[in-house]
Amino acid sequence: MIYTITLNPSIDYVVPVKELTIGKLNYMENDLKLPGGKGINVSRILKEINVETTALGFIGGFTGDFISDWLEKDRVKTDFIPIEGDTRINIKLKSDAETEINGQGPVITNAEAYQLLTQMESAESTDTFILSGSKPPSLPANYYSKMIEGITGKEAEFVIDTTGEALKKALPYKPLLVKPNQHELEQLFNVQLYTTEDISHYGKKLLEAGAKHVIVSLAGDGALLITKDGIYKGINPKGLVKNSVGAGDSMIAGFVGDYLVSHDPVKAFKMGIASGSATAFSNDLAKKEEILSLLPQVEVTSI
Ligand SMILES: Nc1ncnc2c1ncn2[C@@H]1O[C@H](COP(=O)(O)OP(=O)(O)O)[C@@H](O)[C@H]1O
Ligand SMILES: O=P(O)(O)OC[C@H]1O[C@](O)(COP(=O)(O)O)[C@@H](O)[C@@H]1O
Repeated sequence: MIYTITLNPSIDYVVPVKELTIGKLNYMENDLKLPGGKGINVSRILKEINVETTALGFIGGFTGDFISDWLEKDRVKTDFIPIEGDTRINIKLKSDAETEINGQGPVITNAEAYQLLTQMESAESTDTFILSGSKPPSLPANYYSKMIEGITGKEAEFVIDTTGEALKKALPYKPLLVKPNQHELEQLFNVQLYTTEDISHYGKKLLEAGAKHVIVSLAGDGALLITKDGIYKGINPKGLVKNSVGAGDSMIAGFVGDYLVSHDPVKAFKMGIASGSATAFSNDLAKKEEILSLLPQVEVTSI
């Protein structure tokens, strides 16, 4: 079974404003409320491409009910830990540029935190866990490490999509995939990266530190895949960008969904790019038809 874990789910409140004027009254053209949080997005895309998952994580309040109801309607399996606090609402402001205002997330009590950790005890060696997104500040700094110890202790695979120390500490446990974007890679090594060579140099460090596959996603500029066998540059298909929120999560879903069947990282990378771009070209996350129609346009070359 594939499990996604979202420690900090969100409602993504997508707000298009034609000409935004700070300090004045602005009107929305329309609005869109979507279930969000990185692991939840991964589960939604995997369901779309016919891969079953169970979404785990913390969920609470009326905002949490919105997410649970949506996932139930889409027949995405969930086994969330109910919490006392309200799941956050993240604002995605679409004007000339895309501006994101993400919440910190609710307080998670010690008892709630413990319950999620105990779920890892039933992990099996055939399972894959996809750990995605930020951690609400009330969880201890080593919370991701504790989960990873639980998962790898049962010899299950894991993917991790988070930032900073939590990502660094996960690498020796040999994640199947890590997928920083360029900004996250720069933050991780405290550097500025300008060229493909620079990016692949630092991407390779993640492989050397233990990751089995590294994708560095470059938004409109495609992505790099770094494996023990080589480095590959992926070029996006062409299309009109509507809402790139969730593009990174879609890329992870596309890669993992394909890789777990094909064991071919280059083929899986193409599926990752098609899924990421299909989401960028959609208002909500991508639909299967859009992903499959973009797939033949994805170009990958060994560099
Ligand atoms: N503007 C875009 N046009 C085409 N594809 C895109 C665009 N933005 C994202 N994608 C696709 O989705 C992938 C992940 O997007 P990216 O923005 O890099 O991740 P994240 O959301 O994690 O920051 C990219 O590598 C690319 O393949
Ligand atoms: O957990 P974080 O890092 O705060 O990010 C949460 C946000 O990321 C998203 O999962 C989108 O992520 P990506 O655009 O990186 O795929 C949103 O749904 C959510 O609002």
